[in-house]
Amino acid sequence: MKPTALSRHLIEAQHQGHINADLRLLLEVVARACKSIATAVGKGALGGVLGDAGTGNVQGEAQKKLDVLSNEILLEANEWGGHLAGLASEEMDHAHAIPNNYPRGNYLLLFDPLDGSSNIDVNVSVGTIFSVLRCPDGVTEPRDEHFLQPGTEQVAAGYCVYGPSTMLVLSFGRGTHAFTLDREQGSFILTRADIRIPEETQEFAINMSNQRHWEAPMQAYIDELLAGKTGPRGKDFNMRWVASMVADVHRILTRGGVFMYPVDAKCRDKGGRLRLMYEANPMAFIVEQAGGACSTGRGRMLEVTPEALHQRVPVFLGSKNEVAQAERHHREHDARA
Ligand SMILES: O=P(O)(O)OC[C@H]1O[C@](O)(COP(=O)(O)O)[C@@H](O)[C@@H]1O
Repeated sequence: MKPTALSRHLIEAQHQGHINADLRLLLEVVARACKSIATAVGKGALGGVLGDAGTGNVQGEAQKKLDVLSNEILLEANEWGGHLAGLASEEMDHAHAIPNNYPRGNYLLLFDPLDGSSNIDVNVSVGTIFSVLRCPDGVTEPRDEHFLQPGTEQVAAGYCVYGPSTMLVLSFGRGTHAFTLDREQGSFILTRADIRIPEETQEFAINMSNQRHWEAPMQAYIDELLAGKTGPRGKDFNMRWVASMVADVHRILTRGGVFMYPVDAKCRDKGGRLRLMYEANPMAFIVEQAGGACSTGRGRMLEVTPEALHQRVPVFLGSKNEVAQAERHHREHDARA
């Protein structure tokens, strides 16, 4: 059978009434931008794109040259795409309304142009994460507050992982599907339809160097996992940590697991490490559509009411039953307190 290209997959989805033409074309524009980023990432040192840009973003983080370049690629492609009212990025202080004299549409796009960018210089997988919302009715110049919609309002979300192969993982609310970039043909080909995350797992992902900074329920939960076969869980757990959320989530979509970035003493005043609007929410959408779960530890991620564009949250995502175990520890701790 002829392989299914992303374009055909989206056209079929439109014919089945799952997406409209505008959303289809918007997703095509995002996918095209991801292909350009993949080319830039793939050139590495030969493209002169490694290293620091010498600038900082709104979060006070040093920007890599590829952070800046990826942001420019996504911005330029989507500003002229004709399907957006506005966009927002990890690398930009505030939301950007599409100028009146440009072709415009009714969607809002949020993205982390290059997640895990500390991995670029060591040639480890990085990725782009994106989320699509509807622009509220009557809003012609969307500002930050118009993007502050709970994750349940997302109409599509996805990520592109730039690894040994480039893969686009996408959901518009009808399952989660993965497409691999055929570098010779220049098109994304459907390679995993309707991904399902196993409900049980024996693998967790966390930055263990933060252990001493975690709050009590987190300490108790990880102690349980580390106790292995002779502990309360009665099984051994393996650990993996790429320190690139896209790569860690991609592994979980491939073979299950639980990914965690809890609040710790270092990020407590900020509310967590990862960003709600363009990291946690799109990943939560993708993971839920694949039968997994995503939580703050104290509630469903997609139901968090956003308060700021660059808001941070604690994140627990992956195999359903393991996310439930993490939530149980928080619940029991809070009840005792
Ligand atoms: O270095 P740490 O604390 O392990 O953090 C790694 C986490 O930071 C992130 O890189 C996000 O940060 P950036 O968006 O600044 O790249 C995640 O991809 C990853 O899970």
